Amino acid sequence: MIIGVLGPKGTYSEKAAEQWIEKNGREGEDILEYCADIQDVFSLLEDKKCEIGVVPLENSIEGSVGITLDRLLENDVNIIGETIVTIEHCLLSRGKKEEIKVILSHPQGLGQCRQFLKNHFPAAELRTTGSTSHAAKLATEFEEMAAIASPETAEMYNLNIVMPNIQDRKHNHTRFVIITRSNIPESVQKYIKKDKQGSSYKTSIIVYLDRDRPGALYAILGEFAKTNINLTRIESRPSKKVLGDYVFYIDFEGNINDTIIKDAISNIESNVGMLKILGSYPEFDSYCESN
Ligand SMILES: O=C(O)C(=O)Cc1ccccc1
Repeated sequence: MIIGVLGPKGTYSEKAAEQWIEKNGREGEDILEYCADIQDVFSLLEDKKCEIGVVPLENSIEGSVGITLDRLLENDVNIIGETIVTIEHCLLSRGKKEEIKVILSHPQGLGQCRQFLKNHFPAAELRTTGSTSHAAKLATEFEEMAAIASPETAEMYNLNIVMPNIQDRKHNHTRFVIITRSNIPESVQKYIKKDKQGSSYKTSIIVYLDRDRPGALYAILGEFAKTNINLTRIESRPSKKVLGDYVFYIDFEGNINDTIIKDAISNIESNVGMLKILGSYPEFDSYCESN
């Protein structure tokens, strides 16, 4: 199976892919296809050049990854899994701390180390890259450059760990989602069917209200409350139509095949402008326990 991840070698997205495949029981040979950025993972999937993509969705320090949310709405994709990766950022360089003038990373990496950067490198130029390992690769070129990336990339790209553990909070976790095309490829089916006796499932949807009116969101949430469906996340994102107009990303416990969930969704659907079901998949915690 071909899996689209952020590249080059050494990204957290690659770690997430390995982690997910390992937990699901490897099915023969998998090939990782390294993409320049998150949009390219979605394009690769759409162009049928991979069967699965692994993209970051949210981080415990920096919050949502906007481009992933946007593409989940606009592309014809299905979420089939999630995995949570522990993030441990280091400052990597060929040079010494005093020499560093430019610091590179994925926007998430820079954001998760914002306070550190302000305290230790107030005059440094900050540059964004498509991924943390892309930053590491670029930092091999000049001693005055440094990258924020994982400790493993230091070894891969022959860089020194100038400062370890530089993120603003000790606990740093990113949730990645495993995506495929809505018309799920044959090779991906076996990963889904094998799931997961005894696992708790989670479902992700996107809702657009169409017109702002009193109690509209309350009515949607009421459908979940009424039948005791537990919401695990709700997030708004601009609809990009006009200022103050939003789409809502909602995650809740349960499987779309359960009657109770089906009924709630159909009640919501009849009261909103648009409802997109992204998919039902085993919740990360529960499938850790059951494996
Ligand atoms: O750039 C990477 O390695 C990614 O996978 C994206 C990312 C960046 C920083 C923290 C978590 C995920």
